[in-house]
Amino acid sequence: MAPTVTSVHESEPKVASIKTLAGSDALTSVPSEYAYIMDPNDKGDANDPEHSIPIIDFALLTSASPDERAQMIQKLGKACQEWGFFQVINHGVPESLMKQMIDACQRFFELPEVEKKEFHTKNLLDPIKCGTSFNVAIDKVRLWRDYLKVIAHPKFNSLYKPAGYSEVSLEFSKRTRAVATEILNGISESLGLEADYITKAMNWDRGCQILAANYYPACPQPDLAIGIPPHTDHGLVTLLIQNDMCGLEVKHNDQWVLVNAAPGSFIVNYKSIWHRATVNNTSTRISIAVPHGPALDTPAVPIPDLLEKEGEKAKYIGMTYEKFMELQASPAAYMMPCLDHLRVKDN
Ligand SMILES: O=C(O)CCC(=O)C(=O)O
Ligand SMILES: [Fe+2]
Repeated sequence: MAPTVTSVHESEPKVASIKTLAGSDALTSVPSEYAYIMDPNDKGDANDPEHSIPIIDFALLTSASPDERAQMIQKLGKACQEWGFFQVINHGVPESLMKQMIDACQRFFELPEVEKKEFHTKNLLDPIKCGTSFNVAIDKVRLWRDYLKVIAHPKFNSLYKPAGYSEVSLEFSKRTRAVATEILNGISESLGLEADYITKAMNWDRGCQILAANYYPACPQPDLAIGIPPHTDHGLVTLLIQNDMCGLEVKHNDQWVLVNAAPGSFIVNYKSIWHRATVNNTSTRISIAVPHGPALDTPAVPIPDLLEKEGEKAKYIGMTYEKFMELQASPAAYMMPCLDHLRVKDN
């Protein structure tokens, strides 16, 4: 999930939401404080088959047939190593539930600004927060994006408005977490570990799950603005859904690739992979990123058994998930992969 920089460097936005700004009839160009120049040659071709993220079939990953399961685990391991991003199909979460979740978030974003104000909090781990996100800490660019973040696990938090959000988000968060659990089990096995190795080590039963919705209204000059600039997520695994608009781009082999996922699939981000959200001039894009992390007090460290097996020294220091999230949200980590801060210097 993209960081929401919350520090003394942040100044009050001039508008309550990008939705309000984008909805103004007078807006025909991107205001200078939102200007983010993207190199038009630095864009991936969504139709290039070489550049589509791998597909993981969840039904095979959880198949009763050991052969089918083994094959999909191998494919999952390869997808994690080569891409760090993949799409998951046949996961059993009803497409209607995903759509209801997106609709509920859309209805939240469309509430009158005064009704959203009570959720304009500043602290990183506040259970519910919304706002319009920008970072003036480094390059003074404001983002073409409003957000809503709700912590759904270990304690389920919810909104009392709009009507229906609470029920839908409870069901969606449970079902999504169940898929995330199986993906982590598969990743553990792909590394030659017991299926529950990662979840046990990360205290998954107390693990942190955040429902992070992003709202990107149509932008008059999409090449001159950015929804979310390049960043890496902080969780163990992030599952993302979107409405019928694309916009997520992933850096692969030094090239940006536009993710063109099958309708109803989850887009999954496992490793600390550079990605960004672009905007369009056609219609509002909504995405819901659901990062699943360890329990907040649990240090994430390089897996000792794997280091021993490979005869390697640890390349990263350990850090609790809470500290890692704080680091990721600090100006120091802006526009750089957060894991770089944890790299052991002499390795
Ligand atoms: O909207 C998207 O596709 C990307 C969202 C994202 O990267 C995030 O919330 O961390
Ligand atoms: Fe992200």
